[in-house]
Amino acid sequence: MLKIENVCVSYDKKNQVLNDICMTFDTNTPIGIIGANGSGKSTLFQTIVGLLKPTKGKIIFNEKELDYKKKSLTEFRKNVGMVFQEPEQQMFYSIVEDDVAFALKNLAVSEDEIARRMNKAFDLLDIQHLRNKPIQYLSYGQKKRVAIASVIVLETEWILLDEPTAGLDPAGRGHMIEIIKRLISENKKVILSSHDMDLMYEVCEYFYVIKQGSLILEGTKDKIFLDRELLLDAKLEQPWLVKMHQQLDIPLYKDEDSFYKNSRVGG
Ligand SMILES: Nc1ncnc2c1ncn2[C@@H]1O[C@H](COP(=O)(O)OP(=O)(O)OP(=O)(O)O)[C@@H](O)[C@H]1O
Repeated sequence: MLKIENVCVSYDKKNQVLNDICMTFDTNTPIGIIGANGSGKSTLFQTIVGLLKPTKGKIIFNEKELDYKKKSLTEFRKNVGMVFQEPEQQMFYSIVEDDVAFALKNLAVSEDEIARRMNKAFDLLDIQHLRNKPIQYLSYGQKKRVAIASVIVLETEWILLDEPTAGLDPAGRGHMIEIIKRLISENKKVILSSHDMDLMYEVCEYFYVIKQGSLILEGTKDKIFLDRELLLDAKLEQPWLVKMHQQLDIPLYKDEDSFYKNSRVGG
């Protein structure tokens, strides 16, 4: 179980960016963290993985409070991995393969095991052809996939993805959704943050809504997305499937595929 208890975070003494946040993640249900620009999502993710230390409150993993010692952080990060919003924030080497293997080498994982995990991740992300390429020549979408590969190879129980579809074209976005669904189907515990409400609606089942650093509501997909006023107050939009349901009185479909299969629009 991963738990955040009364967490407050500040980057300086004047402004508190996260205010008394409590969250408990204890199932395989994909979790969504939603909030407007600057509401604190990335700060929250960096706090959850121990990159930022809360000014108050604690992170608890499997009943144990994170103590921020190097050894505990190394152990913790074998269980909880994060993909940053900007892929370059987590790239250290110039060649794709070296970068993806970097953390595993630090953890003294055997060469055979590194090869096995990299192959699996490169297949999943469809980037086998990029493995010997210099990172600086990759497109933004390709860098995003490499960044995900470098977390997948850690085989953590939890994966946090900060804005996974930001900056991707429609094909890249579609592929990213497939990747996330595949991770979920492989029983990874996934926590996503995004402004892409259609993506969040399609992929996540339980949500936390953050407004100006405070948690204003948590609940199931229906509870959150049917509440138009709440979303407007948090400066967010309803997913298009929910808008269609509420404004045109069509059934509430859980994703685009079921909409096209079942509605008359699809024939
Ligand atoms: N390194 C930093 N130093 C000082 N302030 C920061 C730093 N990083 C973020 N902030 C501030 O903290 C607040 C929350 O930012 P954060 O990036 O966590 O929000 P976000 O919800 O992820 O935003 P976005 O959706 O735009 O990515 C913002 O006011 C931001 O300016």
